[in-house]
Amino acid sequence: MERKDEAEEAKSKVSVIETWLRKHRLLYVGATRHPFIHSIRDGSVDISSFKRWLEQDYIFVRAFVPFVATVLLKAWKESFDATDMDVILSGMASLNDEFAWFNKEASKWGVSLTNVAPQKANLDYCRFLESLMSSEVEYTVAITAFWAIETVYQDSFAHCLEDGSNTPEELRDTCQRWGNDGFGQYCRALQSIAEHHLEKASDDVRKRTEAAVLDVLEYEVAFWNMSQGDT
Ligand SMILES: Cc1ncc(CNC=O)c(N)n1
Repeated sequence: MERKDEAEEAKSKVSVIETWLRKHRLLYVGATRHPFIHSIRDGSVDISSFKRWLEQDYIFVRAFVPFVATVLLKAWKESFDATDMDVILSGMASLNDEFAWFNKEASKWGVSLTNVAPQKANLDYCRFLESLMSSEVEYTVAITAFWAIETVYQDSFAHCLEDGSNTPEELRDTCQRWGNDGFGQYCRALQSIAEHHLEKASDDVRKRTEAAVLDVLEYEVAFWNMSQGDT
């Protein structure tokens, strides 16, 4: 029956992002199950590593905000669906209270966030973000990279909150920041926006989007490596 075949076909159809997550599983696991994340999850994390991560991530988030602003601009220009802008704006809103969170967390650890020198892996990642801000970079590439950046943190820190984890009490707030269900829902909303645009994208845009996602995963691994101390 025609309808049944179509239904079968639709069910078996794997999304573009799902295909990439399977194809690049090793790299994805490397980014979301990094030894630094495992050390938080099993409670063996070296606090000086955590403090280094906190200082560096504050620098990253300051560069991330203008990147998200350009994704919003591209959404306004290239997307006809108002939900795109709503989801991106909600992401910007959470970034707004993220700075307050960093300042509170920094004072809790006696860490100063002013005049911290960005380390190489951080500079490289921020330069990559800047490259995505160019008007030459299509919305599909930018929104999918945005999804990947958020999802790595959501997946990593949610892992530290799962049953069986031994995350120290004083680090749970950090894990909750990105590991909470609300952030998970937000990442899924970003993924469905990215999927929607990837379905309609040309092969060329898809290829460049896949390359950008791989870049994000590699920069995230380098960022965790830097946090752990092997810059
Ligand atoms: C290195 C890195 N990647 C992703 C995130 C999560 N996005 C915004 O907070 C982050 N804070 N830092």
